[in-house]
Amino acid sequence: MAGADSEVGRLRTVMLHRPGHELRRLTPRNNDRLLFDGIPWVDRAQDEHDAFAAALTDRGVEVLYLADLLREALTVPQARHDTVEYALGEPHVGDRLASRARALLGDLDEAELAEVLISGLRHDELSARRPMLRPGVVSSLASPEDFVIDPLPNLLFTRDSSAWVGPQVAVTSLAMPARRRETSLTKAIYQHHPRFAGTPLAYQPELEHVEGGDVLLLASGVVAVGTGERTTPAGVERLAGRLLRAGLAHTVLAVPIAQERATMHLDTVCTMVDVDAIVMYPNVAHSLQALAITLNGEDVLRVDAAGPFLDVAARAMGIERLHVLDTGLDPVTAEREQWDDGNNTLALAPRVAVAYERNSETNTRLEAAGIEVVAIAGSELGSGRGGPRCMSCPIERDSLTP
Ligand SMILES: NC(=[NH2+])NCCC[C@H](N)C(=O)O
Repeated sequence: MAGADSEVGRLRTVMLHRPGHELRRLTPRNNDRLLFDGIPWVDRAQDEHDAFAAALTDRGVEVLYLADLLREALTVPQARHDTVEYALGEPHVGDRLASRARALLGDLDEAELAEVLISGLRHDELSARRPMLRPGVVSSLASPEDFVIDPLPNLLFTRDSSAWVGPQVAVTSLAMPARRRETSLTKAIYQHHPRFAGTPLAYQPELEHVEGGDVLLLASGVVAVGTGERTTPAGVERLAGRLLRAGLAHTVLAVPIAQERATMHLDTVCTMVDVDAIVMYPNVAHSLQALAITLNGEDVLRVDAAGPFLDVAARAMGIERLHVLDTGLDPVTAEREQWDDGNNTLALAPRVAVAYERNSETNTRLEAAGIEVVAIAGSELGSGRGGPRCMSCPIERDSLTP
C-alpha cells in the first residue's frame, strides 16, 4: 500500500524525474527566472541522475519515473484535457495562439504530448509543425525562440510538487510562477494513473501556497511545515487544518525559516536521518523556532506560542530528545555545504542516507556519528539548487508504527 508516515522508514518506492530536454532550454537569459543558478551540462546531469537512481535500485528501492507515469496517465482523456488546458490557459498565450497550439497537441500521441508538457514548446517549433496562414497578435510579436509553453526544468525536484502524508498524497501549490504548472502534471498522475486509483488528495494546487520541500514527517502523526520563501503562513494554516481534520496528523509544527534562496525550503536546513535524529545546518540549529498546531475540541486550530524547534518537535513526537547530528563545522564551511545541499539527505532506512559527495565535511561527520552515507555525484544536478531529498518523492515507506 502506498504511503509514508516518516522520513526514515525503509524506502520501498520513490518517484524521480530524469532530467531531459527541458534542461536544454536553459539559457543565460532565462535561467534566473527558471530558478537555476547556471547552465547545467545536461548529458552529465543525466549520468549523475542515472547513478542516483541506480544507488536506489541497488538497495531494493522501486524507482518510478514521473515522465512514464505521466505518459500512462495521458491515455485518459480527462488527464489530457486538464494538462493541455492548464498549459494553454497561461496568461502569456492568448486565445488565438492557444487554439493553434491546441490543434497541434491534439494530434500528438501520449509520449509526444508528455514530452511537450515537460520540455515546453517554442514558437518556431509550433510553426514548423502547424504553419500559419495569417499570424495573430501574440505570434506576430514573439521571437521564434520564445515559449508558447514554458519548459519545466524544476520538475527534477519531485519532492516539491507532491508529498505523501500517511496514505494520502498532497498535490502541492507551488509559489514560484516558473514552477506552478508542475502540479497540473502530478495532479493528473495521481488522479488518473491506475496505480494511484482511489488515493485521496490531502491537498490541491488551487489552495494557498505549500511546497513539499517544506513538509517534513517527523514521526507518525507529527508533521513540520516550513514557512518562508515558498510555503506561506496561510498555506500552513490550510494544510494543518486538512491534515488534522483528516486524522493524518495530531500535531503540525509551523517552522518559520528565512525568506532567502539559500533556505527556500525547510529541507534545505534539516532532514531526518534516524527516527530521533536530524542533520541540521549548524548556523540555525539552535535558533530555529516552531509553533505547535493542534485541533481543539470544537474543531478549531489551536496554536501554541513559539518555542525552540528541537524541544517543540521532541514533545510532539513523544520522545525525550530529537538529536541534532552535530556536524561541528565552522560557520564558513557550514554555509558552503548548506548551499550545496549538505543538509538535504534522503534516508533509505534509519541511519542510511543518500547525500551529495561534494559535501565531504558534513558527510565525514555523519559517518562518524554512525550514519551510512550513500554518496552520489551532483556537480551538474546541484545547479538547480536541490539535493537527494529534493529530487525524490517517496511514495512508499515501511511504517515505523507496528
Ligand atoms: N525541496 C527543495 N529544497 N527543492 C529545491 C528546489 C530548487 C528549485 N530550483 C527551486 O528553486 O524551486
